Amino acid sequence: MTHIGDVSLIFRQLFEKTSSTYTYLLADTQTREAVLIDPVIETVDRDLKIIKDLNLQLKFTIDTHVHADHITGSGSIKKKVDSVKIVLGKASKAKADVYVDDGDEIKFGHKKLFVRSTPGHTDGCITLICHSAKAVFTGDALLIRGCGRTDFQQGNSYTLYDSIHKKVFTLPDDYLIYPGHDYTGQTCSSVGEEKKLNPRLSKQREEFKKIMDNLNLPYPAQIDRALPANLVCGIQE
Ligand SMILES: N[C@@H](CCC(=O)N[C@@H](CSS)C(=O)NCC(=O)O)C(=O)O
Repeated sequence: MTHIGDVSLIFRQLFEKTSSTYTYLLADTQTREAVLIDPVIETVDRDLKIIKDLNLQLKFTIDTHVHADHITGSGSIKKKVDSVKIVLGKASKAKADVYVDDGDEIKFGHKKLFVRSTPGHTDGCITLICHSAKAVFTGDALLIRGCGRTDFQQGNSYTLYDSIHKKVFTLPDDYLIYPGHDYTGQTCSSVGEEKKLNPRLSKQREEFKKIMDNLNLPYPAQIDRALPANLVCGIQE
């Protein structure tokens, strides 16, 4: 898909298969300025090639949070493209060039991403909204028919429930949800669909907490190397 609801926005949903991570490339067709949401270190060269092929200038990489399951590509990209600024949620308490908080805007060309703070999976999780495309990039806070786990980092099920209900489910039903991961081959959902069909977040708050307390998920395979690396943009000198 090259556009989503906004013909002057270039859009690519890219996949990294080891961690089942989605990276999103967004760019303004006129000015060619671009942002990359949640790049992964293993796929940096692929992403930079697409950016070059499409004649884009990468302005920002944006990490939706400090990832526990893969190493971010942000630091590696900055090493290769010096002008790039790394963006992270202010509450993340990790290295970045630009810290954003609830209500901030990230501008690239004539396009804007609106930042909403959506803690609960981690303290620093942010959700990015592109109103012109009716698209929402939820990172790990909201997944398709799921949500981010709350059993490590600063995870808190009540906080996550409130974040999603107040900051995402209040958006129009036809806004598209683009998550940070999918483990089942799904690519996209919508606010209306998740409000109705998400088996965790469609429940009441206490039931949600019980579900999250009983997920019993194994720790991510790369957690021991990913967490320390991601505190310094994925680059450990
Ligand atoms: N098996 C994967 C890790 C899967 C996992 O724990 N995913 C996280 C997001 S990355 S920290 C999550 O929140 N999952 C929620 C769920 O319901 O699956 C690996 O080893 O990397």
